[in-house]
Amino acid sequence: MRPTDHLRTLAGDDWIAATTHPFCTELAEGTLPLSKMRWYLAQDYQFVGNFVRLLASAIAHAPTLADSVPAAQFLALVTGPENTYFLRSFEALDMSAAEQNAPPAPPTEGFNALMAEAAASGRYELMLAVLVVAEWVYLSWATPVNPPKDDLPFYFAEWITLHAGDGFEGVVAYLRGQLDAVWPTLRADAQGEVEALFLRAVKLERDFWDASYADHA
Ligand SMILES: Cc1ncc(CN)c(N)n1
Repeated sequence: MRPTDHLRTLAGDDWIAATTHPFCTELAEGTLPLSKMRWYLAQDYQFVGNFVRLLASAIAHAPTLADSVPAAQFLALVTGPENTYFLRSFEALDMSAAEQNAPPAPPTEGFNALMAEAAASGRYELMLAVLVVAEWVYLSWATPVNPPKDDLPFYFAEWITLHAGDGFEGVVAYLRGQLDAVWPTLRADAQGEVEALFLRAVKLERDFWDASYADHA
């Protein structure tokens, strides 16, 4: 079994909950209440800020230039089209500065701490553990609802298209390939640390959807 399949299997119910959440189903149907979407976007923009730092750290720790190029290209996507998606959505959803800059909720803080810890570890495999979860979970929920329904507003439709399709599948294949390749070189205790970070990240993805789906009216 591929090491990343082993890790996903370990995550069990948390993986299933994080990839089949009603938040995502309603987003794809266009029935998600806008109060929930506004709350999610404000929290997720904070997540993305720290994600960029983690991805940049992984680029800095990739073993070769060839190993780093797909991550560097993905970084340009996150800081380009994904960043402007957030800014356009804030505007289209009439979000005030206070709404956009809401204090971080517990899962956002949990993710920020986890990403900072992985980046500060200086260990490529720990950075990859968190990156693989973040992108593979999103590919998994977005793929079954891609292409988006015709009548969806862009702040729903583009959140799907940013996380599905050939290009994004390539990002996840690359990240998984990097983690699969480094895994057999690790001692058992280091593999255990990767497992622990992977499981923490999947639980946080689940908690992030749960917190976003709670009532924010
Ligand atoms: C919490 C979270 N996890 C993952 C992603 C996908 N980049 C995201 N935007 N937000």
